Amino acid sequence: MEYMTAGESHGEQMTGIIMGIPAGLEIDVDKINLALSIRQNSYGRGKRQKIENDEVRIVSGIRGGITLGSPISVVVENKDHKNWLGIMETNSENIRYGERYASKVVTCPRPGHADLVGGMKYGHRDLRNVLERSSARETVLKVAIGSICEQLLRELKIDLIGYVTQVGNIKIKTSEKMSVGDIRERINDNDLRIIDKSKISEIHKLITQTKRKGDTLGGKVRVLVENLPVGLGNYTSWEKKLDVRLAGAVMGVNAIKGVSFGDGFDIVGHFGSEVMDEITYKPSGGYTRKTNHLGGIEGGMTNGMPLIVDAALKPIPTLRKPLETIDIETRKRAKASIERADITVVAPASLIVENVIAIELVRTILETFESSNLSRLKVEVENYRNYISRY
Ligand SMILES: Cc1cc2nc3c(=O)[nH]c(=O)nc-3n(C[C@H](O)[C@H](O)[C@H](O)COP(=O)(O)O)c2cc1C
Ligand SMILES: C=C(O[C@@H]1CC(C(=O)O)=C[C@@H](OP(=O)(O)O)[C@H]1O)C(=O)O
Repeated sequence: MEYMTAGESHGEQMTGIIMGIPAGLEIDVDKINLALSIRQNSYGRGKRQKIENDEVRIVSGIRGGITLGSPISVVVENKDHKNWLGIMETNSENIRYGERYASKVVTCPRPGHADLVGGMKYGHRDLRNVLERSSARETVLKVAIGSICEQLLRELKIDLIGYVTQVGNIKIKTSEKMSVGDIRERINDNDLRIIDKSKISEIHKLITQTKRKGDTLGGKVRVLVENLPVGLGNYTSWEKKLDVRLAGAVMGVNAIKGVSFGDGFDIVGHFGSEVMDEITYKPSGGYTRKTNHLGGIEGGMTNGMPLIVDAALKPIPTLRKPLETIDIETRKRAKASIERADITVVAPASLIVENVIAIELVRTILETFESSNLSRLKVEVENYRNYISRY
């Protein structure tokens, strides 16, 4: 299974193609649209989300709501496009300055965004040509495609959830004992996706204060996945290791600066005796572990314990109180360009990271088992689970 996305943030639409989804999967479009609305609505989002009302249109690969096994194309309209018509139709590199849309030409790169390096690499003198595609608007497609993958995972009895564990310097306690269902019950999808409601007003206050100061915030998210078959991934070749793929996919989400599994970087201060998960066996369920410090992965393969992935998100680079930069036209000191921006996106990021993990899990499952047809795939996975339980 592979996927590709295309689209500029203020262009007509975002387009995604996903290849390799088995035939016979019933797609619930309402579920995709629900995920898209969760990605949009959270405290700390900017004004763009008041313009957009993301809804997916599936334009190929399904018939009567059921997948055909052929490439699936998904489209999400950019409602904001109509407000940018002249700007998106005219490349300011041709019209140069003083003309109608010159005020929208970006020449003062924002520290932390792709502007300067993207401009240097591609030879753009209007950095809008970089920001249009480097924008996290692209994540709307990661969620649309991820949501299709989550529907496939549910058919295989695999469930997952992403939630927020830190906003700025405020940490939200996590509990290793909570199941995906427990977490889903606790988090509020239209707010911060945190499991401890007592922290909500403190975090809202922090976000509001930060906004007033013209500044931005980062944070941390966690994704928990349950009931993965043992042995997904591969130890025989580094690039086939599941943690390699997951880490790459998570790092591919805008503003993510780090990924870890299980106890993550905290593991280094411990003795091996404290953090290697001891093996036990029960005739009824087969092999299991007493603990899950390693987050469900050993040797690049799932070991049957819940998969736990943490990701760190940097603060949003565009500041209303802009940082110092250099104007690429004058090469003189200047203030970074101010675009309308989010204050923090930790909550949407928890959903986006959940979705890219769903995509990579599906990709690995479809490589592992014969996958042209969903019914056969389900039988194969079930037979494999039975074999594993008898090992
Ligand atoms: C959902 C989401 C929304 C974002 N919104 C903004 C934004 O409004 N302004 C901004 O400067 N960066 C925003 N970012 C972050 C930038 O897209 C990102 O920092 C930039 O593309 C540079 O890439 P990198 O941070 O991965 O190195 C957002 C990220 C995500 C995940
Ligand atoms: C459009 C989305 O996020 C955008 C991501 C983004 C960036 O630089 O990454 C910058 C902002 O773009 P705009 O200037 O159009 O408001 C965000 O709104 C979205 O998530 O749907």
